[in-house]
Amino acid sequence: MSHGWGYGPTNGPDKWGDDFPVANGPRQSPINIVPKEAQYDSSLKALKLRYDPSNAKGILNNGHSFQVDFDDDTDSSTLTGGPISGTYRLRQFHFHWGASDDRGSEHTVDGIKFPCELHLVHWNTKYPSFGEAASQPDGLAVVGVFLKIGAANPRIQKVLDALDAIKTKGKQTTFDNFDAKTLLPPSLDYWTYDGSLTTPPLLESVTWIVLREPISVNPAQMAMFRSLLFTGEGEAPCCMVDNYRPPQPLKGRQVRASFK
Ligand SMILES: NS(=O)(=O)c1ccc(C(=O)NCc2cccc(O)c2)cc1
Ligand SMILES: [Zn+2]
Repeated sequence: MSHGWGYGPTNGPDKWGDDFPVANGPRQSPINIVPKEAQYDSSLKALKLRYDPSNAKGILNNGHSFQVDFDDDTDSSTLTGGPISGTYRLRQFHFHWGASDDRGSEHTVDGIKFPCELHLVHWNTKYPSFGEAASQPDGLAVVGVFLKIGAANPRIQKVLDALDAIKTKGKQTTFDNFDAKTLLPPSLDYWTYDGSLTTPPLLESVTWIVLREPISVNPAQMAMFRSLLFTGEGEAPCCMVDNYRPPQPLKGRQVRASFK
């Protein structure tokens, strides 16, 4: 692919393998989760998420999604417990969504697509940096949360209100004092499996932790996601929608459940 990867007909998920052969590797993400085939594992610990709102730094349109970045120079916003050992630091969270409410999530459940999926990205502090960790099999842990259409979600509104300032690729603005924990549903029941980044470079370094319980957004809030552009200022505008990779082959992997 001479041009950069994306989600269009000429640079989308089906073409990523041209530049990133790991796209056809043994532990690619996302996957379709089949709850009846997930094995309950009583040895799985409860997730422990300790986030410091003051670590929120900024919000960026990176041309594929938008992300809220956190200061990850210290252990003040961490993920521990769950299926992982050690301490993983929160680096950023971002979303994937569809052009309409019938699609948008990356993971699916019994083949069901949700309109949107939140990813909270953490890296293992046994490695010196995110970049280093991203190339290790136990380097990253991403918590995935499904969004469904329902009541308006007041917790996400502060994030959505910032999107006007980052409409085009490369735009960023400050974003401070935000507690990412407020985005989580009441239950932290989860499925977990070994996978990868769902965008290039598709590195197979992610322990996926997908929460069973979705959070809600209303249609007006979903429309705000769809107001962003993949394209930069001055370019022919292309709406940032359908920025999701479809489910990938399980290739014999086991999906474990933290709940019965
Ligand atoms: N959708 S995802 O959560 O799997 C995801 C999370 C993070 C990233 C990411 O950070 N990409 C940039 C990157 C990747 C590896 C090494 C780097 O230095 C930067 C990509 C996808
Ligand atoms: Zn993601």
